[in-house]
Amino acid sequence: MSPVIVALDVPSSDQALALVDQLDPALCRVKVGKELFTRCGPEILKALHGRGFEVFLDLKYHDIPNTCAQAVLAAAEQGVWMVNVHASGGRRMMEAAGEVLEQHQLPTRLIAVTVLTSMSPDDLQETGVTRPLQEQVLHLARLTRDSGLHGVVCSAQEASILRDALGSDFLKVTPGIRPADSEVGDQRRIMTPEAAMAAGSTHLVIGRPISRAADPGQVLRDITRLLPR
Ligand SMILES: O=c1ccn([C@@H]2O[C@H](COP(=O)(O)O)[C@@H](O)[C@H]2O)c(=O)[nH]1
Repeated sequence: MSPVIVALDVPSSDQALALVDQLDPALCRVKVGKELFTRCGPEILKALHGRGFEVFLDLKYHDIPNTCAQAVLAAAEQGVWMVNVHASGGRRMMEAAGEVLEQHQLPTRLIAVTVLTSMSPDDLQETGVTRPLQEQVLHLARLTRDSGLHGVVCSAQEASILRDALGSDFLKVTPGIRPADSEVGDQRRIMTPEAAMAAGSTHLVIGRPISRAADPGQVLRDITRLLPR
């Protein structure tokens, strides 16, 4: 299966479906985030599943353990391939989320966000975290692994450190992917798709470079050609 996950950051079901109808489900999975899910709800998941796409529901839950676990359960019951929480919610929150999936024997992958790829070292310091950014990512990734989750969201710039510390099987889902010459926008820790794979990313989240392209299907095919088979 392709490592590419296309972020469907658009404001309507019609726009999301028009976009995915230009994408080949053999070449990517898709990601539904806060904007699309808040506007369209679970119906969009059904429509994407119906078109043959595996879906990463990127709602980044962060709450008390019971609330977080029940939200993860609700997501998994919709048949999504992957769902996520924030690692900064802590061990008990992550364990509760993992346990509820196990109890219900649901195969959904559960991962945790470490430090958002839009954050620079200065942004992180401003939140009161004084550790260097890469150490904070590694710290939260270890906590995530020790809480029994399948992997993390991190930037590709930390992927090799996490691969060395936690192994290749631990998922490293990396947004902030920017093909050469594409706009950086609000991202701060970026890498090209081919460099990210070489660094140890297991999955590449790519939004605007594909969704805002004149021909999203062609951009996806071009990126795929650069990746190892
Ligand atoms: O640390 C994170 C966590 C999630 N995201 C999400 O990934 C995509 C990236 O989209 P681009 O348009 O390629 O920047 C977007 O949906 C974010 O919500 C992230 O960027 N960083």
